[in-house]
Amino acid sequence: SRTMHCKGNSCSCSFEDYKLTTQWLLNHTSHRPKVAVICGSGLGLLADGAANKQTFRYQDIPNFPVSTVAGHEGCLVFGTIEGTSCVFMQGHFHLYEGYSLCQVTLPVRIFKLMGVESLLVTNASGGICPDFKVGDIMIIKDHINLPGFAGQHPLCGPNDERFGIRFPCMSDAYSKDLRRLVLEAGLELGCNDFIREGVYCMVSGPNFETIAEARMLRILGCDSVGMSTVPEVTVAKHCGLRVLGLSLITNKVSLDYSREEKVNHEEVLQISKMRAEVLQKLVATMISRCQQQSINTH
Ligand SMILES: O=P(O)(O)O[C@@H]1C[C@H](O)[C@@H](CO)O1
Ligand code: HPA
Repeated sequence: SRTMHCKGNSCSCSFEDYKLTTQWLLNHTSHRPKVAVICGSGLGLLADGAANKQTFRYQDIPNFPVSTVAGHEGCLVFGTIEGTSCVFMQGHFHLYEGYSLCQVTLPVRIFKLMGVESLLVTNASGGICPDFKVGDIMIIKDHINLPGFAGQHPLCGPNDERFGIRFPCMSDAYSKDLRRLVLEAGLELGCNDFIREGVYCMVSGPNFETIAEARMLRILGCDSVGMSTVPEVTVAKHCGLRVLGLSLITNKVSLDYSREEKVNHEEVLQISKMRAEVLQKLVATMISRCQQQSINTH
């Protein structure tokens, strides 16, 4: 049943909606994930290395939206990586698909209710920082919630204290410890020369930026721009999950009217494919380490 009620920009999926979906999943799988991984455009194969996989199609899960974008398989995959129980979203949801932000972020709250402690988000984005190269992996250090400034915010509407407080702090949305662990893992895996850190900005899309918009984002302090992630991270932080964000730079955003290259989604998917294997290794390493760290600190 699709029982969510969204009026204007006020999201109000009821607690019962979240509980119903959570209970359905708990009844259909014996996995009890501690880490959730959201796979961005073209990155669904991050789930491939998991053992004892169990896959559900989004369309079969009550209340779940379905994926409508190429490069997003629309499957929820449970499995284990080096003994850590995980859940992977192969494909996530976007404002530009016509979903409300409570639909976009619904899986995060379900993961929380299932017992997940850490969220690892990946996405594809365009590089704005002139030093970035196509194929770089940017650790998200911070974000700019541009739709949020205009009231398109997943926490608009009545606050449900069972998830978190009315006015959450966002100054430490991306775990410092997890960011440090990625840098260490990158060194060990020999991929630190294309790991960067930076500020991700969300726009609603679906068009790629105009040159004037890209220049504005640069002035605002954005290092990369994409069309996802910020709502999920905001909701994750609100309900107390630890968050790590990795953004694959799939193209360079034009800041110059004389530049002839034109970005397109096929190129985004092609670069994701090219880097999927190394990202998979990095994500697998991070899954076991972030769980290890969580055990050590609690
Ligand atoms: O990983 P996401 O879904 O954020 O990927 C970006 C944004 C659009 O969905 C798409 C544009 O090519 O890639
Ligand atoms: N802009 C916005 N979103 C994106 C881009 C981009 O250049 N590349 C991948 N996702």
